Amino acid sequence: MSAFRAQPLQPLNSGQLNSRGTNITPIKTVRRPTENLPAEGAKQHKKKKEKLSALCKTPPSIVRTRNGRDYRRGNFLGEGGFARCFQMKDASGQIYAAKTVAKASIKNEKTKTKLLSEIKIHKSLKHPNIVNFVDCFEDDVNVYILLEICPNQSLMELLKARKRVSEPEVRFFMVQIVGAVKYLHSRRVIHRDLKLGNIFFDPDMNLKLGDFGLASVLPSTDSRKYTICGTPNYIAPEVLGGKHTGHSFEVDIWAIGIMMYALLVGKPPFQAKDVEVIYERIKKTEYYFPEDKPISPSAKTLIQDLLSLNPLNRPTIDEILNYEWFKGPFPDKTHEISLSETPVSLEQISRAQSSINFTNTKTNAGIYTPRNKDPVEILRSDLQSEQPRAMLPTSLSPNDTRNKYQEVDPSQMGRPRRVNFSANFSTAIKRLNQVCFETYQNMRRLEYAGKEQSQTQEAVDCENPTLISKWVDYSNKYGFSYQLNNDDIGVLFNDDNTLLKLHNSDRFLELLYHENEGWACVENSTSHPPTQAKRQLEIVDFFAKYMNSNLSKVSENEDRKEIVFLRRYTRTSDYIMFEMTNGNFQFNFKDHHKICISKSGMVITHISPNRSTRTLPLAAVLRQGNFPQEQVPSCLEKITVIKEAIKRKAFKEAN
Ligand SMILES: Nc1ncnc2c1ncn2[C@@H]1O[C@H](COP(=O)(O)OP(=O)(O)OP(=O)(O)O)[C@@H](O)[C@H]1O
Repeated sequence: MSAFRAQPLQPLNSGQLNSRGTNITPIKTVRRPTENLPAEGAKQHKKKKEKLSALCKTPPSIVRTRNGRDYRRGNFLGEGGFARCFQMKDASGQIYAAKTVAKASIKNEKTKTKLLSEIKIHKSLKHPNIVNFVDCFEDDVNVYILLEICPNQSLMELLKARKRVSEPEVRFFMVQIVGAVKYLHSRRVIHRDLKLGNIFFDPDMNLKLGDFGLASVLPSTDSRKYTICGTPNYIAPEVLGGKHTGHSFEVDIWAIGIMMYALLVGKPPFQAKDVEVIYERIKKTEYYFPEDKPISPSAKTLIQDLLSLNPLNRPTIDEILNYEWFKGPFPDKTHEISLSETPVSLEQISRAQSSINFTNTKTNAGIYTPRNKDPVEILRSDLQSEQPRAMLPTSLSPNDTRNKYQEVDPSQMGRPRRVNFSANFSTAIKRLNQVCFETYQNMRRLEYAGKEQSQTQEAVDCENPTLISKWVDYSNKYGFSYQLNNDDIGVLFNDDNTLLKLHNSDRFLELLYHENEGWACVENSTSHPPTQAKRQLEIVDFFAKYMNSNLSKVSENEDRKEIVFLRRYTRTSDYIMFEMTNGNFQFNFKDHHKICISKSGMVITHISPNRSTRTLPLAAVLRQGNFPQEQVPSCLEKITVIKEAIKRKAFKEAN
């Protein structure tokens, strides 16, 4: 069979992402009907002809992408209301799941917008408990979303096979689910279709949340959505209020409550044959705990709170794991036997062991627990065990650096009020590259001028720039933290946002990236931080404590002359390069000498290993071949390395 030529999808424009907000889409009574257990209830909605996935034909045996990559189609994996999923193997033998959507099923604008939104949101996510998005392409008949393969099916199949699941197992599941949802909410993403059938097992039996077909990014934490959507058994009461009430992150908390109940009791709490009856029960939170399926009182308490009618009475995602129920027996992992039967002796796991397992599971799910342990201890042991400085890749891939990128307008940064920037991501990258270009051009000009003039000129000292005096690369977990020589402390978080805590002030600045609005800088007080920022502030304090007690400064303190953020960093085997929002470039070399290029390439600063700092016109240093008095080893070579590194950034593609 001839291979189809697949092409990359058209890029989304930002307006498409939230367009669903004003449309009322019908409640999805046909999605994964088996979620509405038991079977009689499901049959009512099982109208085969309505399933768009039925339009999806088996893909060709070889799918070839435009950039010449071949994927060999393998077995059929499963089917939802919208897509069919097949195994795909690449040339190296790596197997993926290809969620395949027939183009015939995306004829109308709404379906197209939904698919593009799913792709855009899913692509932006990276978390150990979220199905990894690998690639996306299309051929004449299908759109393929290439995903990490989850060969052990979903929680729905597990429940079907097991009928009920034990409390220790559900505790473990809950932590992984909470980790994934916490990550989504921190990025202002609401999943809106959390259900057992959308939570898969990877080869190691870790849970992976998938299907972002109904996910939505909220423009701000206090905005609301009005589209009625979801899967009947999991819909929160405020969603049924539709246009009038609106809904937000709490719908996911509700769905977590439904899943917890379903796993422990064996069926969802509002289960009925008729969907209308389900909705009536949901609106009145009419459910009960069957006596013949006993569950612990602390489990009931958590379920009751999660299923609070008033969304504001539900625990936040950060509060769920503080419930008493999580103090019960906690396994070290999910074992494969769980797919078919209850593992023995889970109830016998000791308190001490359970506590260790709970903490480890939280850590693996990206959940930071400062109250459980001294943060400095956690960080120290993590850094020691992972040896990140030695073990991190010698250079960051373009993607890595791109993700670390932040863009602001430096002239606006000092204003003590909310400022919005309207730059999209690629414009922002271009702007950053423009700064590199100007600096590179000036350095090159000075270099030529220096070669032509033989006499030496007097070196006049200039003002020292703002420098990074300490840093911790913890981007494998939280982000990159740094302390400036004005004592401000910042963290460039892995979710692309930055928080800068100003020293000798109770103010802090958040640099947030938003899909539609571009970059925004928000100033707040540490005494009344917005809820979303609380956690990040804790992490900044966590780093601050670590850096203060473990790292020595590379330069002496300076008063704050301006507000400066780190906007991008690059690590190689020879140096780490910092690009700051004021256009400065700092290079920390392996031999502990640091050089900063500022004023668009006109000024150079040397910080010696013993912290003595000198700032001179670059022209003077180039003409003399080095700094006077305190000589920099291989000074001109270092300047060339810097110039070349800045040049590479200047000519880098914006996307
Ligand atoms: N990463 C994966 N690994 C293995 N199988 C998968 C994966 N993702 C999806 N599947 C299989 O494909 C089926 C359909 O996927 P998915 O639920 O994402 O599609 P959908 O049509 O959007 O579903 P829904 O009807 O819930 O909207 C799943 O039920 C599952 O059997």
